[in-house]
Amino acid sequence: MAPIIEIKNLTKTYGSGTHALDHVNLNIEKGEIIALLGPNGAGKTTLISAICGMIKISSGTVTVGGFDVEKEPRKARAQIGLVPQEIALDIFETVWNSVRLTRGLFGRKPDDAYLEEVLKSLSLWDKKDAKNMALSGGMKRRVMIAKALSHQPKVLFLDEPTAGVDVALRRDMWDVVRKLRDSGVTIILTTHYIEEAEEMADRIGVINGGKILLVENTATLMQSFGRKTLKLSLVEPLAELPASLSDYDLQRSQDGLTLTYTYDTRAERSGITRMIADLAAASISVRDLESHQSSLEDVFLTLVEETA
Ligand SMILES: Nc1ncnc2c1ncn2[C@@H]1O[C@H](COP(=O)(O)OP(=O)(O)OP(=O)(O)O)[C@@H](O)[C@H]1O
Repeated sequence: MAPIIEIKNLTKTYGSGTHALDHVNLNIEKGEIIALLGPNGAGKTTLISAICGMIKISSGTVTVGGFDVEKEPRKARAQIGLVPQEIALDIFETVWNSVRLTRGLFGRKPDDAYLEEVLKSLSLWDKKDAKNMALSGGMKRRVMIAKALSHQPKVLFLDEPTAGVDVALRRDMWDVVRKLRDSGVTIILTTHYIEEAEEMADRIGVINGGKILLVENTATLMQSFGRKTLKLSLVEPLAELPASLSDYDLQRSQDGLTLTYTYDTRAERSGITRMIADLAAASISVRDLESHQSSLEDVFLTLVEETA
């Protein structure tokens, strides 16, 4: 199946001379949740703006649902629902009128049955006659999503969906997003929260300095980087590793006082018990142990530092 969004060699240079996007290539598949992760100023908002046809592209192409965002902007935009970072609602309007009006703005015929379905899926149905101003912050965010879905888009952009939201509400929002994905909507979210990307996304794209540094299946990413290290501080410096320990992934520090053992957290056995027994058998005494789990955060920081 053709990707729902195809981005080829996308470059955006602002009038100020800032290269906000630098030859970005990315395909987004129908029905996935992809998280774009990057530090401030990485280019995430610019990328979303380019896909939504809100800024002029410097070079390259973007298609959404097969429509080129520059050649057929209205058709391309009609495929997209955008939930911006800031809550922007008419506080005197009711929830129901808000979603109906937004649907109308996209030139779609009224379809109350569809809008009812959207409000129900967001647990907003019992609030449909409430004025926006009477809603909690979490509910207001849901109304923003309902509005973005009102014209039946195929793709939903969530720009920092849980910024400044407490942990309980964040989890709530994750459930809502998963439900939407299950209903067939493709979801692209930007986030600063690594945990959010790890928890929610089928794929993670890391962006920095206007470049996509990596796009990887979340599970694969965690697997390839989900390694643990165990640091063993030795009582006596070790001149060299005895042959009896050569089967282990052990690194000796230059001063010979530390051994670092690396193992896969997903393996059935870590091999630690046997390794420690073999150390003892080789008369190597351990003073202290310290373990460290490499996380997506490490991956992210390494990638971002390398390109800084
Ligand atoms: N309208 C603009 N005019 C000039 N430069 C801009 C404009 N918008 C963004 N930039 C610059 O482009 C670069 C990318 O910004 P962008 O807003 O896309 O990053 P971001 O990843 O969304 O950051 P944040 O996480 O802070 O929202 C930054 O250097 C920013 O200063």
